[in-house]
Amino acid sequence: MPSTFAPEPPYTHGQAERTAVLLCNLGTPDEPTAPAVRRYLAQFLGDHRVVEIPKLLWWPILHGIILRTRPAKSAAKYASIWTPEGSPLAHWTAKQATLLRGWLGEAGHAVLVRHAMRYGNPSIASQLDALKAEGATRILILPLYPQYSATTTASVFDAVYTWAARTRNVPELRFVNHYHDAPGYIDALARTIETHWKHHGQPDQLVMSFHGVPERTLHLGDPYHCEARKTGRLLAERLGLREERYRITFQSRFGKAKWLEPYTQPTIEALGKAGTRRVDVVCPGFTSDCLETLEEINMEVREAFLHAGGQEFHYIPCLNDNNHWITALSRVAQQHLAGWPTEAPTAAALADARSHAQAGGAPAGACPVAH
Ligand SMILES: C=CC1=C(C)c2cc3[nH]c(cc4nc(cc5[nH]c(cc1n2)c(C)c5CCC(=O)O)C(CCC(=O)O)=C4C)c(C)c3C=C
Ligand SMILES: [Fe+2]
Ligand SMILES: [Fe+2]
Repeated sequence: MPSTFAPEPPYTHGQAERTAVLLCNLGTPDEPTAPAVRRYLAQFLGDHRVVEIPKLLWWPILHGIILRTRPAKSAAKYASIWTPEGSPLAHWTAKQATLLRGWLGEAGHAVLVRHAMRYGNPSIASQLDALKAEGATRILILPLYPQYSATTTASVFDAVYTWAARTRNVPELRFVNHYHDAPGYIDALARTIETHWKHHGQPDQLVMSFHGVPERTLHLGDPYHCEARKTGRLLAERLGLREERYRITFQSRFGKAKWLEPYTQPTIEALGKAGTRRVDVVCPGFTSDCLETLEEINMEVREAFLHAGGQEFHYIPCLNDNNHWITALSRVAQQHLAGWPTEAPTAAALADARSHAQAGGAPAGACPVAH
C-alpha cells in the first residue's frame, strides 16, 4: 500500500542536529502582472482565516467576480512600487533573514535562519523541507507580525501544521504568537521616528496606521485590536507624545463589512480639512514596506491629505533593515530559543553522526538516529 507520507531524506545521517528559525511573512505576487496577482490573491483570499464566509457562498464571489476584476487593478498598483530587486515586501523579508542569520550565527552559535511566505514564494512548506534537509531538528516559527491576528499569525501556524501533518519525522516546533509590546521593537520604531524628526522637525499630528481587520473578529476574540492599540500607546509614551499629538488608525479595508475604526484615510482627510498643516504617518504593524504602505499610504493617502487642504505629508518608512529592529528581532528569537542548543556542532558530534550511519548492521544510511 502506498504511504500517505512522502519519503524523507535520512537527513540526520552524517550531520549533527541543528536549531533553526523560520521568519514568516504574508507574501506578495511574483511579478506585477494580472496573472501573477490573480494566483497570489486566489491563495490569499481563498484562506478561510482571511475571509470567514462559508466556502459555498464565498467561492462564486471570489472566482466569479473578485479574481476577474481585482488582479488588473492591483497589478497596476504593484507596478508603481516595484523595484529592480522585485516586490519591496520580498526584498525586505529576505534581507531581514540574512541580517538575523548574522546575529544568531555569532559567537559560536549556528542557528539556521530562513524566510518563508504564507502566500506565494518561497512557501512555508518548501522552506520547512529545506530546513529539514539541512538537518534542522528544532524549528522556531517567527511570524513578522508583531500583533497577533487569526487572519495572519494563526494562518502561518495553519500552514506549518499542514506541513507537519504530511511529515513523518516532525522536528520540534515552537511558535512566537506576538511581540507587540517588546521593548526593543518599540524602541526601534521610536528611533526611526526620532531620526526623521531630527532632520525634518515635528509634525502637528503623528498618525500610527495599522492594517485593519473586520470588526466582528474583535468581538469573536481576536486580540489584534488591543495589541495594535497597546503598541501605539507604548510608542507614544516612548516618544513623550501627549494624547492630542497622535492618532491610532486602521487602513486597507477590504469589502463592505465594518472594519476596525477609525479608518486611516477619512481621519487624515478630516485633519486636512480642519486646517492641520503637517501630518506624519508611520505604520508600526508592518515590519517591511509593501503595497499597503508605499502605495496606499505614501501615494493615495498623501494625495487625499493634500487635496483636503493639508500642507505637508511625511511618510516614515517601516523598520525594514533597521539595525535596532534586527537586534530586537534577535532578542525575540533568543527568548523563544531558550533551552534549545544553538551552538555550532562540535567536531566530535559531527564524527559521531557520520560513524553511526555505518554502524549497527542496518542497511548503510538507513538509521535515522545515532546509536
Ligand atoms: C500586517 C498585518 C495584516 C493584516 C492583519 C491583514 C489582514 C487582511 N488583509 C486583507 C486583504 C488584503 N491585504 C493585502 C495586502 C497586504 N496585507 C498585508 C498585511 C496584513 N493583512 C500586507 C503586508 C500586504 C501587502 C502585500 C504586498 O505584496 O506588498 C491585499 C492585496 C493587495 C490588494 O489587492 O489590495 C489584500 C486583498 C484582508 C481581507 C485581511 C483580513 C481579514
Ligand atoms: Fe492585508
Ligand atoms: Fe481592543
